[in-house]
Amino acid sequence: MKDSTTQETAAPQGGAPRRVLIMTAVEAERNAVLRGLSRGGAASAPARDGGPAFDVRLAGVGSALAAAATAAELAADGGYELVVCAGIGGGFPGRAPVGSLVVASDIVAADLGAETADGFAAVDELGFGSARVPVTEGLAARWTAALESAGLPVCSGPVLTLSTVTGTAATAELLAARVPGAAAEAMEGFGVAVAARRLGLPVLEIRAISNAVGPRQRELWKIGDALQALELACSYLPEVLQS
Ligand SMILES: O=C(O)c1cccc(C(=O)CC[C@H]2O[C@@H](n3cnc4c(=O)[nH]cnc43)[C@H](O)[C@@H]2O)c1
Repeated sequence: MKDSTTQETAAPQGGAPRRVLIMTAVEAERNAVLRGLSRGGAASAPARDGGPAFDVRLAGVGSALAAAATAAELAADGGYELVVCAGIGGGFPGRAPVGSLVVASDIVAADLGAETADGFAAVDELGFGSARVPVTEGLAARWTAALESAGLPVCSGPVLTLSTVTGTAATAELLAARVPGAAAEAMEGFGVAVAARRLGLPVLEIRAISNAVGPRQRELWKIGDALQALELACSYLPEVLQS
């Protein structure tokens, strides 16, 4: 699947982004991100000491709300140079255990397409655009490396955006086969990414894993642990974006 959205515009002179918009689905995630950025010495606008300034805004749950909210934020303030989708998510068994982190290598709308007699056909195959948005590889690699160096459990791989939280082992297997290397699933990344790319802005997604993708066991979701992991991951972002 090839990305068919607008060509990415790098930060000025290819340098560090000076203004960063971070979108989360819910307030608890927003608070975790804010705590992390504060631990990492980040500033909210205006930027200090040449480091980036961050705004953390609510997207709501789901891709449509996330796209609308991100587009509205970007329309209200033309100064952003990087957009990040951050939150908790489900981890694919064997790829991302509960409590670990996934930095997206690609953001994939995994249910955007058609069911056919031969199986699922993505919009790419149908000729209606793309269900995949690539992230800014260099930044994603730097964030992953910083988290690895800090001894945090982290992997890089496709993060799937879905409208329905997976609730069976059969669906988990189907999705893992549909998107090779799938590491995590959540509900907002593609919406945030499409809004950002429409304006030529680079995009990243990070998910802290609260639950396994598979049979629904909501009582086992480790949301507190995932929010702590998200906070820690975001504490490295100011440094990563300056390096
Ligand atoms: O109840 C809470 O305290 C609480 C705190 C933070 C977040 C939540 C959510 O339920 C957020 C929903 C959000 O989580 C993502 N998510 C998490 N696991 C999965 C999954 O297995 N499949 C899809 N999405 C998942 C998703 O992005 C939702 O927006 C509750």
